[in-house]
Amino acid sequence: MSASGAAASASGDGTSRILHLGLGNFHRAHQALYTEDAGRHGRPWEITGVAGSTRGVVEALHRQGMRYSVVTLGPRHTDVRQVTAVTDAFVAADDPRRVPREIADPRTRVVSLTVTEKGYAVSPRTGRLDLDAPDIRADLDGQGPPRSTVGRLAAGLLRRARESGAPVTVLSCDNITANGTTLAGLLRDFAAAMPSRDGAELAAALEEFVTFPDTMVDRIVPATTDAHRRTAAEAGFADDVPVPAEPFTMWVMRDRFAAGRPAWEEAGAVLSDRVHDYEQIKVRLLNGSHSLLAYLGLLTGRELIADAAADPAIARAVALLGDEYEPTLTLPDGFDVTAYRAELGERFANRRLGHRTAQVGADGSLKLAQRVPGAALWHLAAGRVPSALALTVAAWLRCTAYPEALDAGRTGVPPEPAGARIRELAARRGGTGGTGGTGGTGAGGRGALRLAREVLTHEAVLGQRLGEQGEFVERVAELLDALERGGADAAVREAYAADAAGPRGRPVPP
Ligand SMILES: NC(=O)c1ccc[n+]([C@@H]2O[C@H](COP(=O)([O-])OP(=O)(O)OC[C@H]3O[C@@H](n4cnc5c(N)ncnc54)[C@H](O)[C@@H]3O)[C@@H](O)[C@H]2O)c1
Ligand SMILES: O=P(O)(O)OC[C@@H](O)[C@@H](O)[C@H](O)[C@H](O)CO
Repeated sequence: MSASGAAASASGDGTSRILHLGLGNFHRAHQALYTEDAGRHGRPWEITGVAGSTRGVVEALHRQGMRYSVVTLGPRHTDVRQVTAVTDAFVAADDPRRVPREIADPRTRVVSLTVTEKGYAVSPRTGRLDLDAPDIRADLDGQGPPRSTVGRLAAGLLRRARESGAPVTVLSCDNITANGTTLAGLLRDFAAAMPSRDGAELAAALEEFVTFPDTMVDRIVPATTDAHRRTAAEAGFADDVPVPAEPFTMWVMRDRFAAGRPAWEEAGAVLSDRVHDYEQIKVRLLNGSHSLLAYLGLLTGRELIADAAADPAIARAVALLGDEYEPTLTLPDGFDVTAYRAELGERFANRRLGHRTAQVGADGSLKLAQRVPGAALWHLAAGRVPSALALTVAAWLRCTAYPEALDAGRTGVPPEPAGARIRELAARRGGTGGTGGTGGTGAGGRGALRLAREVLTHEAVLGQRLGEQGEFVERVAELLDALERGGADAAVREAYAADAAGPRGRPVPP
């Protein structure tokens, strides 16, 4: 496999193209900028961006001559940059056969993705492709053009195998553990479930000409508001779709590109075989803490992550969570985790970013499945029940089971795919959205334990292995009860007390 900043032209008009699935905010403030900057050092690459079904960004980009702004919001300074890295864009739902066609086009050398955790259709119970997900079932049945991400990739790669067999890289840039390896596995699951000879042909194609490098992506990129549009306009460009972002940016990837790549390292990206270590540091310390900030923030009426981070009790909970994550990590040589955690504190505190707790808290079951079980199982195997990880789950469960506990008018209620089922279980078991101070509880400790067991053990919403850990489920239930009776402060106190009562010291790796 070759990795070349100035990929030689293997075909057609010599264009080197990235097809990017998931033209949301993150891609436009991250990979697009690295690609634009890399173009100054080698041959420029084009990006065709694909939005799933919403037209806003695509229509605005075409209206604006494929130009948009990135509004970088530091704690004190703002910078506005205009970007033209995305040279074409379309909406997959409007032209459903175009995605497989573009994947098959040999000018497409990299197919990258930021389609959110939902876009991967992973079964929470097994961690494999969810063959019962309606879009996956429909794609396997071959009912019309493919509509799931995995189905679109499968159709495009199969077509490519038949038309040219030209090598291509599929580059996941989502916050998913071992994202490239995971996506390759999902495609293999899809191939194995395909009827007829197509499955065997796809499986062979995956082995022969497709690579799936793992990546770690990092930049906090909130949703766009009118304030960002005003800032872009003040900088001289009336942009309907500017992207806000923090100053920090980082990208680490494995250098396994089948058909070349932009000279991303010239733009600051790190090529490393230790991606998994970087990715665990980031997905745990940053994203895991983000989830805890989001749910405790929502439960205390905080609209913004920065306001949650400023709450002393929540900050203590985040510190305990960091202490639990840290020993589970393998640090690359020279990586200063203390400095990294200190910097994270500053990033979370950046109020000018306006990152909303409801945005970070969205789709919690899918995100926590990436952020909690690995580290929790590590501690449990070492004979210790990690209280802050349990608190993260308890706070999510509280927000999901009892949304009436939230100040919805102020914070919003994060969407949750498992929400309806969890609320049904909660209603059956009793319990209310009130806290000790404001409404009491009907569920009590036993009700909390029943709910935690239903959700984590029977439904295995965070995976079967974690659900089988009785002590962890009980700790989640205790903290859920504490949240219900006394609110976030009481639950954080309880997490610390349980931590102090457990086996102390740095746990021995299992
Ligand atoms: N925003 C960040 O700070 C950030 C940082 C690092 C990584 N990421 C990764 O990028 C992802 C997207 O973040 P964003 O800020 O661009 O979000 P966004 O809401 O702006 O965009 C989401 C994109 O995903 C697509 N999508 C959503 N659900 C889908 C589904 N079920 N199938 C296929 N496509 C789907 C949408 O069409 C849209 O293009 C995150 O979920 C995360 O994995 C984001
Ligand atoms: O992007 P998500 O939805 O996976 O998670 C929400 C945030 O934790 C995340 O977007 C962070 O801001 C980002 O991962 C920072 O690099």
